[in-house]
This record gives sequence, C-alpha cells and structure tokens, in this order.
Amino acid sequence: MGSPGHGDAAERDIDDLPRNDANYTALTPLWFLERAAVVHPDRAAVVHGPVRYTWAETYRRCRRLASALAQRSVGPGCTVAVIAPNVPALYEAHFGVPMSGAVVNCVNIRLNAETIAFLLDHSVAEVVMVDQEFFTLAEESLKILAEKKKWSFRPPILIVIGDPTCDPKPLQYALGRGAIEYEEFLKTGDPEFAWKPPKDEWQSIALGYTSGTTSSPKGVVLHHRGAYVMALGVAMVWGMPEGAVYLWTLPMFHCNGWCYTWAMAAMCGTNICLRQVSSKAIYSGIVNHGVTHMCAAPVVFNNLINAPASETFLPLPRVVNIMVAGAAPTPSLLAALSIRGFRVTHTYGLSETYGPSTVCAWKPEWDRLPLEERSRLHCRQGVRYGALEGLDVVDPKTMAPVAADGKSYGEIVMRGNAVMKGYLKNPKANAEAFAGGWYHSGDLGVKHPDGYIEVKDRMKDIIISGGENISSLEVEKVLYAHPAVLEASVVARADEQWGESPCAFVTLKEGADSSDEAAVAGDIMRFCRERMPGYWVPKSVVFGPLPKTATGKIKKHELRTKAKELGPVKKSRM
Ligand SMILES: Nc1ncnc2c1ncn2[C@@H]1O[C@H](COP(=O)(O)OP(=O)(O)OP(=O)(O)O)[C@@H](O)[C@H]1O
Repeated sequence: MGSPGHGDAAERDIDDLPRNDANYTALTPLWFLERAAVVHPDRAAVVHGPVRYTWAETYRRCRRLASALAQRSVGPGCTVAVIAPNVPALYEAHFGVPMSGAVVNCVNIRLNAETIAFLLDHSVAEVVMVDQEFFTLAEESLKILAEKKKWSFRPPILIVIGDPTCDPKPLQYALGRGAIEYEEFLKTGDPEFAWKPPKDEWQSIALGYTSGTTSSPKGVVLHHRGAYVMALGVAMVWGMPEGAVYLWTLPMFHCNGWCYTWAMAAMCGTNICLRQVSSKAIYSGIVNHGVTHMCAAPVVFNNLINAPASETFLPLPRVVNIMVAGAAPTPSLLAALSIRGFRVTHTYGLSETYGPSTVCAWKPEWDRLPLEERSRLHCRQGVRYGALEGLDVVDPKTMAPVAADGKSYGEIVMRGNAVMKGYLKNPKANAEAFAGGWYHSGDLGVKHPDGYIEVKDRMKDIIISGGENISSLEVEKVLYAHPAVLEASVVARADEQWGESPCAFVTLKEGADSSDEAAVAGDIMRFCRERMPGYWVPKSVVFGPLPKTATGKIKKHELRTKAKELGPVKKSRM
C-alpha cells in the first residue's frame, strides 16, 4: 500500500530537523528561580519570623551556596545532606545544591542518630548542613559513622544553620565544636556564580529516604526532568496562581515538599516557613501573612478542625486552598474542612512518584450533591496527574487491569516521567518496584466506573478475616464519624476463630467521657455495627495516643506490634 498524501518518503523530512543549543535544553526546575528573580526581584520569596528574603536575594543566596560548595569540590556525583525543619536554608538548598551539580538529600528530622548515620553512610554525604536544634543529633550520627568506618572515615563538611528565632545556645555549642555557620559559609561563595544547568535532564537532583513505615529506609533518587515536570504539574493541578502565598505545613524533607519547593519559584509566590506546625501557627499564617495555599497529611488538618476556639480564626478572611495527601482523609474530615471554608484538593502519591500522582479532580456537577455524598466521592484518590503518563489498578501477577466496578481489588501502578529513577544501590528493590514496566506502589485499590481510583489499603495493612479482605481504611472512615473519636487506626490482630480480626486504636476528643473505657469501647463497636458488615467491626478497641511519623502518618507497624502483644482474640463460646 502506498503512503497517503503527496510525494514519497524521501521527500518528507518532518522528523529530520536536529536538536541544537537553540532549541533543546535539559529540563530542570532551577531556571524557575532565575526567572523569579528577574520578574519579581522585590517580592518576598521566603519569610521566616523577622527574616524576609526577596526573590533577587534568594537567587543570590542560592548562587553563593552553589559557589561555596563548588569551591570545596562539591559538584556532580556528590550528595549534600540537610537536616532541618522548614527554615529558609532548607528551601535554598533545593536550588543552591543542584546549582553546584550536587544532589540534595533532605533528611527526616525525627529519625534517630543510628538511622541518620546509616543514611549518611549510604549516600556518602560530602556535606552535612544541620539546623542548630538538631546539631547534637548530627554529631551523634557522625560519631556512630566514625566508629563504624574507623580509618576509612572522611568527615563531611559540617555546616550549622543558625536560627534567629531560637535560643542561640545550640548555635554557640555547634560553633565551639568546629562547625561552619551557614551564613559564614554563604559569604565564601560568589553571589554572581555562573551556575550551569545539568547537561542531561536524567541527572539526579534529589535523594530522599522512605520513612520506613513498611520496611528499612530506601533511597529514592529523583532527576531534574521529573522535578521540572512535577513542579509545573503540582501547580497546574491546583490551579495555583502567580504570587500564591504558601504556608509550609508540609515538611520540605518529605518528597521535597511534594515539589512545591520548586513550584513556588515557578509561580513567583511567597514561602512562609514554619519551624513547628500547630493549629495556632496555621491560623496566624492565614491572618497575618495572607496564606492562600498549604499541604499536609490528614492528621494535621484533623487537629486544625478540632483546635480550641482560642486558637481558631473563623470565618476565614479568604478562601484557603488546602491539599491533603500522605494518608487517606475520611469523609468526615473533608466535610468539616469544607464547612469551615477551606477549599480542599485530595491527592495521593508516594516518595517514589515525586509526591502526589493522582488527584480527585472535582466535577462541577458534584457541587449540587448533599455534603455527605460530596465528601464520599471526594475521598476517592481519583485520576492521574497531567504530569504522569500512566496509572492503573492491576492484578500484580498478570498485570491485567481490574474491572472498573469499584469492587475488584488490584495493585495501583504508575509509569511516566514523574516516577523515580530508582532506589540508590538497591537492584533487588528496583527489579521488584519496576516489574512488568510499571512502578508498583504496594497499595491496593479499586477502579470505579467513572475511572476514579480508590485506595483500599496498603498491601501490608489489609486484614484477612475468615478469608475475606477487610480494608482498614474503610473501618477507620466509620470510626472517625463517631462523635467522641479524635483519631483512629485499625490493624489486624490474630484471632483464634477467624485468623485475623480488626483491632482499633483510638484517641478520644478532649472533653469526651473516658471514665469507663469498656463502655466507650462498647459504644464504638455498636456505632460500627450499625454502619458496616459484622465481620468488619473491630473486636478490640484500645485507647491512647497514636504513634506518628514526622509527616503525621500513623505508624501502623508499631500498632501491629502492640496488637501482637495483646495476643489472639479468643474463640467466642456460642
Ligand atoms: N490520599 C491518600 N490516600 C490514601 N493513602 C495515601 C494517600 N496519600 C498517600 N497515601 C499512602 O502513603 C504512601 C506513600 O507514603 P510515602 O511515600 O511518604 O512513604 P511512607 O509511608 O512515609 O514510607 P514507606 O514507604 O517506608 O512505608 C502511599 O503508598 C499510600 O499508602
């Protein structure tokens, strides 16, 4: 069969035009900073207490950082670890470190010294930048590392980040121990440093370790291309306007703040730093700084809606957009936020996908539905980001998509430019994670007839009772609707009769009558029985505070250990 249209193949050269320096450049989010400094040089870029840097200043500071690192031979192939809460230096590291060619590794500040020693060793960190409050933690980690490596230990360059909003003593201590002060380090760098973008967009920009809620930490490596694509993708999905004021309620060390670090430069917005997240600090940011956007795990927003009136500022002075992800929000949480005037966007993703990769894209026709129905639909994790090319729910063995019936369980898998390069030095984990040409999330979900996916559980969290799957998330949704429940988490407990049965760990709201725990537990079980199949109802309810990760996720593995300590649920005599 001849080719359609005019002429023969030799005459068509539509695909023969070559790339050159004028029409092709490696994608990187670093250019966003250069542009922000040109477009809005005087606009506040980073605000932290009395500290305020404009975009022009931020660009100069980042170039200084890159130059100071380069002068010490820190460049491509090197890793710079940063141990800090949400302070300006951590934001600057997202640009300054990759501008030197090196990779930024933002370390979770809630880890212990042994784990940090493991990470610094694994990533071969050449530089450790540490906030003054965490200096002794870093010192302890380096001591552990030195003991382990013995003669082969090459101490990294140790930089301490001082914070004028804090007690100066820890800073003085760090300086006395020979650490270089961050501001002094910056002074050694050139503010006009001619940084170079990566030659290849596949070059690594960031390394982040998984929090280890399901296994030991794995080093997730991200590239410049993915960071660029996602920086634009996360702004687009939210309809984020130019000049947005973003409150850092989400740790920047958690997947680079879901790429909002780089996105804020793309949008020439203002970053409001928060050392410590509290409901009071959030409302104060909204009132005093004009915050328009913030992200966090459900637990942060759950605290916000349950905050005492003295810490609350309602009605909100303007619409405040919040993005919730990191764990499943419940319909009751979404409804409560909506009633208070927050515009909620629900997204879902993992460290391995640069943060969120699905969004429960809102449909205008849902506006007409009753609040309860709206919240139920909104709890679903939704559809893929524009920045992700593939997402499905499949049978993990055959890779065949499950039926879009809202019932058939499968594994959620992703593919595209917003999927990590891989785990650092872990070929076995990479082979498993990328089996069949997809990234395997380890999350179980269903696909609804409208194409929206819904996470049902982590594969490791699903409860199998008498051969039936019970989604711990579904049980939690109901528990959160109980008027006395502040927080709840459900795990499997061994059961003599059914193999496993749900065990609920619950924290009660302030003011709830907890004098008779057995009576409250009975009431909770009754409440569940009226709203779910009998075999879903928790057979045990344990009261107390719930263990959480730095990002506010409930540590289910610790609860599973507690459930194990309780021993099996005895066979009931009928
Ligand atoms: N909107 C959401 N709804 C339900 N679950 C979510 C949502 N967003 C994230 N998650 C859960 O969080 C997980 C990703 O979390 P993250 O990448 O931060 O790893 P982690 O749990 O902190 O650590 P580790 O991978 O070591 O267990 C997802 O796999 C999913 O189980």
